[in-house]
Amino acid sequence: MNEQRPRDVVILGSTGSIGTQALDLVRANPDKFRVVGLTAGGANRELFEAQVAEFAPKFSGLGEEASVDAAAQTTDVVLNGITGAVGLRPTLAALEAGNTLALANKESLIIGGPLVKRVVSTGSTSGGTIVPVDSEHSAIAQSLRAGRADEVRKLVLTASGGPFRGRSRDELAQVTPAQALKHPNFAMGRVITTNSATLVNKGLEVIEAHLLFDVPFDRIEVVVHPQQYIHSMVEFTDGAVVAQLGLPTMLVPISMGMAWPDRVPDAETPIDWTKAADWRFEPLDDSAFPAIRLAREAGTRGGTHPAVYNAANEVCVDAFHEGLIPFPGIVDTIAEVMAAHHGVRSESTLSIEDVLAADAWAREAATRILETIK
Ligand SMILES: NC(=O)C1=CN([C@@H]2O[C@H](COP(=O)(O)OP(=O)(O)OC[C@H]3O[C@@H](n4cnc5c(N)ncnc54)[C@H](OP(=O)(O)O)[C@@H]3O)[C@@H](O)[C@H]2O)C=CC1
Ligand SMILES: CC(=O)[C@@H](O)[C@H](O)COP(=O)(O)O
Ligand SMILES: [Mn+2]
Repeated sequence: MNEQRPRDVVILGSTGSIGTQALDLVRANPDKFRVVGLTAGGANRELFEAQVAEFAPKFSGLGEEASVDAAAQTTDVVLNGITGAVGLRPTLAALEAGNTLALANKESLIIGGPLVKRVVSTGSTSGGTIVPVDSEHSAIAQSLRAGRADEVRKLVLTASGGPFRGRSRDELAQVTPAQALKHPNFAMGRVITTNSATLVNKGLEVIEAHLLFDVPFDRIEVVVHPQQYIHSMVEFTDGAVVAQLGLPTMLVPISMGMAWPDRVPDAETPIDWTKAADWRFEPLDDSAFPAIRLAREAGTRGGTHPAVYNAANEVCVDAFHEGLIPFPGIVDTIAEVMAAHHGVRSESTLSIEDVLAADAWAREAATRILETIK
């Protein structure tokens, strides 16, 4: 990191879980970071106005267009902490402007995979670079520093298993939205917390890992590790496994996202190794939680299929919280929408219009299916 001046940071989604934690890190490290842009969705205007008054960014605004404009400013880092598919255009704008993109908004990479990768710098082509903020992918990026790309045998993502770990499919039919929002370790926004409960979040993260690290799907594993002290791991060809560990918080991933390749001293309290602790590992239960298998299918089919998986999920998460469908109805509906999709598959010709059209189609298809199960 340039030690002469703080890094200029644009924060998209500043009022959310990621955004507010990023601002805490800025407050704690004024010598390292300066806020030059803030955007949010408008649901929490009071907080947004207080943030603008406190940080006095050069650029601030509400909504998707303001986020696209903010991301397109030439700056040191754009942190995309928006939730959902609406983060796609800001992600593309940040990379097209040649900015470093600290990416929490996994949905944009997942739904726009080939489009996003087209505007990432390869050294010989221009564009920005992506630094993963999702905790598992930050852990993998950190672990990859231990070896060469051709020495990687597999990536292993850890999963908490969510609040319903160990329940059968029948038992899942009875769970409530309030129970789904009780993540065992992290305080996060409503969508990602629900996705952790269905394991859709882990499904999205398998696709995200494939796109970020160019590792094929059959070499990306998931293991349930309820304590989430191990944030994820890389197995190398000699059998060595390198993992990144820490308390289950986002302070290291967000601070590294903004400071990469540097670390921010004292960003997080380290694990206390003087205290006894048991860390558990379990295999996935695919019959109760089929979301990861479906995501692998969407990712393997490619093209617009990941956008369809994500859009159907976003509609179903809302429907579940409105009390319109039971919990297993979320993933059942995603499966039904995916089965009906015959979209663009060619990665090289995929356009943003294709992705947005598939997203809109999947939202309509999911809504129609939900009408039948109300
Ligand atoms: N929270 C976490 O620990 C983690 C989050 N992530 C990912 O990070 C992203 C954000 O998650 P999280 O912070 O939990 O979500 P939150 O729901 O807490 O926050 C979402 C933010 O996005 C803003 N927003 C919503 N719609 C728009 C829009 N149209 N234009 C601009 N801003 C908008 C919201 O503003 P407002 O509410 O004011 O309208 C809010 O600031 C997600 O993609 C999630 O998967 C990944 C790993 C961990
Ligand atoms: C903190 C973070 O990165 C989240 O994506 C978190 O990992 C959710 O955990 P699970 O999806 O494993 O419950
Ligand atoms: Mn994660």
